[in-house]
Amino acid sequence: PSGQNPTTPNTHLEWISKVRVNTHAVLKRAQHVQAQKIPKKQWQAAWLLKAVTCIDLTTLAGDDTPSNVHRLCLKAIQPVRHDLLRAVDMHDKGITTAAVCVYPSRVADAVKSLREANSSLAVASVATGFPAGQTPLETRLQEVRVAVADGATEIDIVINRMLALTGQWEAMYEEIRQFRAACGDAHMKTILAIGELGTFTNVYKASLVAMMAGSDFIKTSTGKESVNATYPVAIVMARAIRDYFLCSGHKVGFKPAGGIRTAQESLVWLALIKEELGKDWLCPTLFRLGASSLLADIERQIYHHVTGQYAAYHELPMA
Ligand SMILES: O=C[C@H](O)COP(=O)(O)O
Repeated sequence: PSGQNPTTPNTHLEWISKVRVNTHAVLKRAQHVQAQKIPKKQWQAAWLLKAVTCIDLTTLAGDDTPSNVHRLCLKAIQPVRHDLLRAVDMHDKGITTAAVCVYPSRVADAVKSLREANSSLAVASVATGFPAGQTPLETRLQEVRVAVADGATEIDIVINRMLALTGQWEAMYEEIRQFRAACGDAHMKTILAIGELGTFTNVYKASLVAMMAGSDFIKTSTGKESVNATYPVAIVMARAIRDYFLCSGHKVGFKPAGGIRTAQESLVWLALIKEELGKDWLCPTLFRLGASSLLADIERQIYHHVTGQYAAYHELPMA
C-alpha cells in the first residue's frame, strides 16, 4: 500500500560498518534545540493542538482492562474539551489523536470501542515480545500476526537488542524484514530501545538497519527502559532518517516515546523535528509522540490559554 517504506536489499548493509557518530556535535546540537524560545499565546495553542493530532495515546499496563481501554479510546476521539476547541475556533476541525496504542491482548477491545463510537481512528499494537523482545522469533512473529488479525493497523515492534549489541546487523535486518512481512498492510514502527543500545553509533546503525528492512517509522523507546526519549538520541535518529531519505527517496517517520509528560516538552519535540527534518515531517503520517500521560498537561495548557486560569483536576477528565 502507498506510504509503506519498501525493504532495501541487504547488500546495502555495508553502509553500516562505515558509520561513526560525532558525540560532541550531537550534544551541542541538542543543547541548541532545547535553548530555543518556545511559541507563546495563540501560537502556542496552535502548536499544542498540532501535538495532540500526533499523539499515539497509549496504555501499556499489566492492569489494562476493556473498560480503561474504552476510556482511552473515547479520550482519543475527543482529546480536548469541546468548549475549549470552540473558544479557539477549532471545534469543527475533527481534532483527534493519531492513534491509540495498546498491548496485543487489548487490540480487540480498542477496535470494538472505536467501532461502536463510529470512529476510524487507528489502533496500534506493540508486539514482538514488548518491551524486552526476549522471546523466540516464531512467538514474536505470531504476536504480530494475531494483532493484525484482531484489527491493529499499526504495529510497534521492538528490536532484538542482543543482535545490536553484538554487532549482528544482518541478522537484525533479517528479523525486522520478517516482522515487516508479518505486518501485511499494517504500518510498522520499529522501537530501538535506545536506552539499551550503548552508543550513538549503535543508535544510528540500528536506525539504518530498521529503515532498510522496511520500517515505516523508527521509535526511540518502549517507555519501560530506564532511559527513554532524549533529544540527543532524537537528533541521531533524525539524521539517519534524513540520510536514508537522501539515498532512497523514502520518508520514514519518527516517534519519540517514553517519559514525555509535559506540554512544554511536546513543543520542543515539534521544534526539533521542524529543524532537523523540515515541515514535511510535522504531520501524523511522519511524526508521532508516544505517550500515556502527556495529553492531560496539553489540555491543561489549552484550558489556561482560553480561560486565563489553571483547571482543577476534575474539570479535565483523562482516560
Ligand atoms: O509507546 C509509548 C510509550 O510506552 C509511552 O511511554 P510513557 O508511558 O512513558 O508515556
